[in-house]
Amino acid sequence: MSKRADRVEDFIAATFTPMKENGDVNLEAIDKYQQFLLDQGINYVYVNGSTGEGTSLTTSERKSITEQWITLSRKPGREMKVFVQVGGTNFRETLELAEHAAEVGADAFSALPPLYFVPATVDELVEYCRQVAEKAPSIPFYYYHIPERTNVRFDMEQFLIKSRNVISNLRGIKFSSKDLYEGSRCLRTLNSKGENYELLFGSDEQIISAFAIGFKGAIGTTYSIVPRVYQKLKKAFDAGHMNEAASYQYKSADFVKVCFEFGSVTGGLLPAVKFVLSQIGVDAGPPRYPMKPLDESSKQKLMDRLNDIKFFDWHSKGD
Ligand SMILES: CC(=O)N[C@H](C=O)[C@@H](O)[C@H](O)[C@H](O)CO
Ligand SMILES: CC(=O)C(=O)O
Repeated sequence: MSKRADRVEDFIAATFTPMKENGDVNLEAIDKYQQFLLDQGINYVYVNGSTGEGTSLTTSERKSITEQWITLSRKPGREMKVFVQVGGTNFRETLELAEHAAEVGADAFSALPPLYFVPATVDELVEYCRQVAEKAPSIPFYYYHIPERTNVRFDMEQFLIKSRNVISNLRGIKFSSKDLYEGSRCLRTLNSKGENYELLFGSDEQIISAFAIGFKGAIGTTYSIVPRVYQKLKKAFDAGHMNEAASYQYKSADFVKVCFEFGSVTGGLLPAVKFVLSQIGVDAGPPRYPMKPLDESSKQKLMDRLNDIKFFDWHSKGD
């Protein structure tokens, strides 16, 4: 697989949506957040995904958030690529969001599968993605595969093969499954031009293993919090220093594990990670219901657990 200029060989931060105590979206806080990410070497964001609580937001909120990220990321000195997640339960709104993403200048877009009336076959999923993708034919489209959350579990190699002559702007998949064998088959699948599809890995705590089989880029929650850890992991990996690379993966795994200890079934680690972001410089506020914010005693316990893993020593520099 040769290197191509239009491919992402980088960490894409899945962004949180800052909220006010009353639950409203805090658009103003995105300014500081974008700068926080830039300062840590982030060049790409993935907006309104799982981390951004995209499926808990109204269509108009999603549009405002997208516009805010794009406006900030077009300012000189603050450039970033902005990928927008447009999927949800309402197909009409998904189409509207896809069109909107292209209109306001998103660099790429992505969609979850239908979330309630789920597709029964991989062909139905391909057809759904075709209709979404063609709303913004000028920008690349990535299917968002996250079977643990959506329960839509088709084999992604089959999805790519069946999409090959059907979805012309399908760039690849945001691959948030832990099945690296399936991922490796996808990586070797070619599109109608004979090029490899692009797979963006979504299990941050396993990224070293994904790199080992040929993934180049990744999208995830924790790239929004501790990107330096992953940049150092990648550097060590590229230099062939596997033990050193693994030591960074273990930091990431410790962090993910601690956050899951304070998560709920509803939001996984997200309520905890949103709290952590507020502790390290960006006011992210509470998550939106049905996720619940941590109570005061959980916040204290989480801080203790973060101290156990020395998180505050390494989070900003990576070590
Ligand atoms: C469910 C979820 O939000 N998955 C994310 C990406 O897709 C990941 O970035 C995870 O949050 C992360 O790998 C921790 O498990
Ligand atoms: C976690 C992730 O990649 C998302 O926010 O969708």
